[in-house]
Amino acid sequence: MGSIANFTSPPQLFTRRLLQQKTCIQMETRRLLQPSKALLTTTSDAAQQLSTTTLVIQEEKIGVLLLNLGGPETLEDVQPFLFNLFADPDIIRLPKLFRFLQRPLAHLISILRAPKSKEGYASIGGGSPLRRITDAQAEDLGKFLFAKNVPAEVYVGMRYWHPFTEEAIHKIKMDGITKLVVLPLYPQFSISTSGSSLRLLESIFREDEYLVNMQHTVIPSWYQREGYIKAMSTLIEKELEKFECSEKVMIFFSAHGVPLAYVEEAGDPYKAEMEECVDLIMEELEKRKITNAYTLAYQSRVGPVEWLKPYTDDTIIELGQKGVKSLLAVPISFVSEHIETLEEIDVEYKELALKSGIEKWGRVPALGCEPTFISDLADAVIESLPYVGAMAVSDIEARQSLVPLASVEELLAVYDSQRRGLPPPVTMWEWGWTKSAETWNGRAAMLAVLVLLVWEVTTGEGFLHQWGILPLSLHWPTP
Ligand SMILES: C=CC1=C(C)c2cc3[nH]c(cc4nc(cc5[nH]c(cc1n2)c(C)c5CCC(=O)O)C(CCC(=O)O)=C4C)c(C)c3C=C
Ligand SMILES: [Fe+2]
Ligand SMILES: [Fe+2]
Repeated sequence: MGSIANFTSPPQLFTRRLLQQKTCIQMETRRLLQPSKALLTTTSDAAQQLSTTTLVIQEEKIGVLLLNLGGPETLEDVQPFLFNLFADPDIIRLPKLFRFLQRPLAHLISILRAPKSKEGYASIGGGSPLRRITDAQAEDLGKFLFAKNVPAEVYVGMRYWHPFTEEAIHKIKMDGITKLVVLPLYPQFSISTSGSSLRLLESIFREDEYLVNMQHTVIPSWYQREGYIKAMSTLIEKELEKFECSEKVMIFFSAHGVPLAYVEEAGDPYKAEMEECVDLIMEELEKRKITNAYTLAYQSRVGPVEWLKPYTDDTIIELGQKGVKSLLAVPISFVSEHIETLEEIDVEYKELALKSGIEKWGRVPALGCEPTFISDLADAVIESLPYVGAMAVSDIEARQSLVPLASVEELLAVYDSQRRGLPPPVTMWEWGWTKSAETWNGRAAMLAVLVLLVWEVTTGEGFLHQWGILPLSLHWPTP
């Protein structure tokens, strides 16, 4: 059952959680009793009211919140989607003093990057299939849970596009969910994906009286689950059978990359989890007498900062040079088809492979609604239910200690603490939402954007290069 253990707190935290849970139940009882008291007229009425209330307290409504990235549904959505992505401090982290620049910078970068992204989305039919696939996964998960005698409502909360996490939370409140299992749809944990979604969720929870007292638990990653490993192995086995000499095929795991600093400075477990995941799949294949050569590389890097290596494109070229003739690409970091499987792998990497001397190319589909996979997700949810507990109770504690998500905060805090600060652009201005403060903040933001632009053009380093907006050839000789 694995990953729940990632969030198992030290004993004192665990005890505190239990205490919180107890106090939470007491509070909830008080809250539910209050309106009833007003209605009490006679003793018999009172008894009846009390027993009805008791029934209400015991009634439990389970919800599952699937967290995912989200994607633009039309080409018009691309720029605002990119804005949401770049406005996320877990994607672009500015030093504290420059945080006010996050949105103007995201605006600028999204406008400059949109044409390139639009081309990609246009080539896969004019939008991302993510919403459709995630909705279908949610529906199937609900059916499996029902079949396993755990009726639950399943919600989808996207980080950067509709249905936004906030929309899902609104529904969860409207439906009166009492127990929530939070399940990011990323098998492996990364600060930039599950971490970002959980951080957002934590901030929503912290602000809301209903949610702060709602029992919940998080399944931070689940790549090590037997069901997932078996489902992936079966997909690989099926695709291998399509090759003439299947034992000669190189199994090529291609994971989405993250900047190296996430792993080396921030302690992102993504790389370690990815490597373990690949090992587990290969062990399972070995049990099925499949002992092909395999390799893992990282795709989709943006700009010249160092990302996790080896890079997918470099590795394809190397394999071609080494005489590999058949290659089976396995997208490993995401469970839906998306722009990077449909465009980057199926078109760009395939073309590169064929140019590099590889003659036979295949690609394993994403898991999508594969029944053994969804059934295993349902098992993961059921197994997590005993861990569902109240987050916190008293106002002070509630807002300071959100136990199940706290280790995400800790993880991210390391990254925050290692970021270099920059000198402030101006020494004095007023903070706040007065008219004059807004004017000065706006001017300061513009000035700082200008400073950053000048910095970029003169040094060749910075966000516009990092995100591939300024051409690399201006400052970096192309190989
Ligand atoms: C595990 C998966 C993913 C990781 C890790 C990840 C990190 C990451 N991504 C960007 C920048 C972009 N990502 C974009 C799209 C996108 N990213 C993922 C998954 C991971 N990202 C998916 C599934 C998608 C596609 C969604 C879809 O619409 O189909 C984009 C937009 C597309 C483009 O312009 O290329 C950007 C930009 C960074 C910077 C990052 C790590 C810091
Ligand atoms: Fe991404
Ligand atoms: Fe990407």
